[in-house]
Amino acid sequence: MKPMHNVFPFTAIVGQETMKLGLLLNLINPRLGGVLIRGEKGTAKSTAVRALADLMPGLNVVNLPVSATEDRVVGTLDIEHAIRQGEKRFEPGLLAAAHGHILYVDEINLLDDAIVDALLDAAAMGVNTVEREGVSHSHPAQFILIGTMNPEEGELRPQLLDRFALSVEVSGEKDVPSRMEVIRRRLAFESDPEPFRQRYGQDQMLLQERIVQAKELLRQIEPTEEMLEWTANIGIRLEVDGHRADITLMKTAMALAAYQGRTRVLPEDMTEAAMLVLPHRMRKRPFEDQIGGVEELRQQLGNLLTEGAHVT
Ligand SMILES: Nc1ncnc2c1ncn2[C@@H]1O[C@H](COP(=O)(O)OP(=O)(O)OP(=O)(O)O)[C@@H](O)[C@H]1O
Repeated sequence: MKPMHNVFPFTAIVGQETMKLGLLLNLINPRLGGVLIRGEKGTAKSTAVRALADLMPGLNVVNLPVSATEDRVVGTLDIEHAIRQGEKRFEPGLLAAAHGHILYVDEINLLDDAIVDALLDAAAMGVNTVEREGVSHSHPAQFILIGTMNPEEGELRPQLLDRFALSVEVSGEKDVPSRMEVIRRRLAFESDPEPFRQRYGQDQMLLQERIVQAKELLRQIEPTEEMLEWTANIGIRLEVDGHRADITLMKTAMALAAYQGRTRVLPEDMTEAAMLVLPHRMRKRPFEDQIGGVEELRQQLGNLLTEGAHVT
C-alpha cells in the first residue's frame, strides 16, 4: 500500500493546469477513457499521477512497466491444469490488480503493441478476457488508464492515440518565478513531508469535496438535443474519423460542467472539452503545426459554437 506521508500533494503542483484537469476529469468519471500525457521529462507527470490517487481514499496506482510481458499484464490461464483437472486456473495479472484503481503506464510509446492493444481493449470494455486454446476467462477490469510519453522517443500509432479519451501536452515552466516556486516547494517537501502536506491539507480537502460533488452532479446531467447537435457538428466540421471522438467529447463536456458545479453543459464546456479530446484525433494534428495550432483550434471552435454550429 502507498506510504501516504511520501506523496507530494496534488494541489502543491505548480501550474500544469491542463494535465491536472485531464486527470481530475477521469476521477469524476472513471469511465471517461483515460488520459495520455505527452511531454518532456521531469514535468511532474508521475508526481501528478501519484498525487491523484492520494486525493481519493482507497485509490491506488498500479504501475505497468515497459518491460512487462503480455502474460504479466493480462494474466495467465493454466491450460495443462484445465486439461488434467477439468477446471480453469487463472493467475491474475496487472489488469486485475488495477480494477477499481489507476493503471499507470510510463513510456507507453515504448510498450509492445500487443500489450497496448490488450490494455486499451480492457480499458474500453471494463473487462479483461484471456483466451488460450479454446479456454477463456474474463474478469472485471475497470481502471483509469494514464499513459505518459515523450514524443521525442517515438510516437504511438494513430489507432492507439484515438483510443485515449484525452490527451494533454506538458512542458516545463518558462518563467522564472514559477520555476523558483517548483524548486522551493520540492525542497520544502523533501526536507519535511508532513508539515508540507499539512500546509496543503485544506486545499486538498476542498478539491476532494469538489470531486465528490462533481461525481454526484454528473449523475444528474442528461445530454440535451442542442448539446448533441453541437457535438455532432464539431465532429463533422473538424473532420475527425469515426464517432469515438464525438462520444468522448460529450462525456468530457459533461464531466467539465459537473466539475464547475453545474448540471447544465455550456458552449465553453464544449470548447474546453474539445481541446482535450480533439488535438490527438484530428487528421492534421494541431500540435504538429508551428505556434498557434492549438490556439487556432480554440478559435475555430469558438466560431463554430457562436454560429450555432450548423453544417449546410
Ligand atoms: N510543476 C511542478 N510542480 C511541483 N513539482 C514539480 C513540477 N514539475 C516538476 N516538479 C518536480 O520535479 C521532479 C520531477 O518530476 P516527475 O518525476 O513527476 O517528472 P516526470 O514528468 O514524471 O518525468 P519522467 O518522465 O522523467 O519520469 C519531481 O521532484 C517533481 O516534484
